[in-house]
Amino acid sequence: MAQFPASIVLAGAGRMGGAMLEGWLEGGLDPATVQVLEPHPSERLNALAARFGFALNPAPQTLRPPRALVLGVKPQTMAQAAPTLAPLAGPDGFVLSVLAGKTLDNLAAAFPGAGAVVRVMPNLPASIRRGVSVAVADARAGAQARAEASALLEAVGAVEWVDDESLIDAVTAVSGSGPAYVFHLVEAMAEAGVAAGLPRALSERLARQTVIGSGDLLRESPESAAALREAVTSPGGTTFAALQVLMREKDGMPALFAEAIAAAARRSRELSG
Ligand SMILES: NC(=O)c1ccc[n+]([C@@H]2O[C@H](COP(=O)([O-])OP(=O)(O)OC[C@H]3O[C@@H](n4cnc5c(N)ncnc54)[C@H](O)[C@@H]3O)[C@@H](O)[C@H]2O)c1
Ligand code: PRO
Repeated sequence: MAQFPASIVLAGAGRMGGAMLEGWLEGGLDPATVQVLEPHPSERLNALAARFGFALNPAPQTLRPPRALVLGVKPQTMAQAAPTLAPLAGPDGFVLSVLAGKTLDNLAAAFPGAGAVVRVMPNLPASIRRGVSVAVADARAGAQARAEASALLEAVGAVEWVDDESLIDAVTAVSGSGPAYVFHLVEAMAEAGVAAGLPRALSERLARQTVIGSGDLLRESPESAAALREAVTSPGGTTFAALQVLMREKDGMPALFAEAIAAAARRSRELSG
């Protein structure tokens, strides 16, 4: 059984915070150990609260510093939210943040009472417990805090720890934002199929199912992505013709991705402070 923190306050249960909460509860977290602060609860969050019976927006006077204060607000909201939340960060607990761009130093300054700080970049497949999270902790985080943070993250997918915090901007650009690139690929393929003469509904189904099937194949096959690509590509065939465009040095996918990922990493750095 996962070694969840003994008590949790989740501040911000929107798309990501809500996904994580759902994963914890599905993964066996005792609902009595979690309190959720969310000024605009979604229908899904209300339904989850009704199903599991955790405290949603309890009276402020009932709140005590928990073992884990999990931050799921937007980076742009942190300055406004932190003064209210800071008293909940006590010396016996740790703050776990999923906020893009907010550094360990930013978090330690905003939550000066915290015993330790863990910065995480998860991704949206966490909502079906197939996410991937990358975590970095400050020097004060001991083995117990790291194990408890791992349990919270493993409940929603795979977990990687890094020691070098500067990697998190690139992590954010690759895996944090990455699902959006894949969804955009589906949109672009469907649109191109329509331009090539397919009825829109059929083109959308084909693009979507192609990404789903290819993702499943990636999961189940021991082959690398490059080997799987080669398996689709007959010499001088149709895929080869398409890849000659997509792999063009100047304006193909590698060049576009390099530019897009650099832009996302730059934005992550800008969000610090
Ligand atoms: N969505 C993603 O794919 C993704 C991936 C990785 C990291 N993140 C990070 O997760 C965080 C949340 O993103 P999201 O997409 O879930 O946004 P979201 O808008 O769905 O969720 C943020 C929630 O915070 C709530 N909130 C605002 N002020 C609050 C306060 N003072 N106290 C408590 N809750 C408050 C809002 O009502 C909202 O429900 C961001 O910092 C983002 O960088 C998101
Ligand atoms: N969503 C957040 C953003 O776009 C962080 C990664 C995914 O800023």
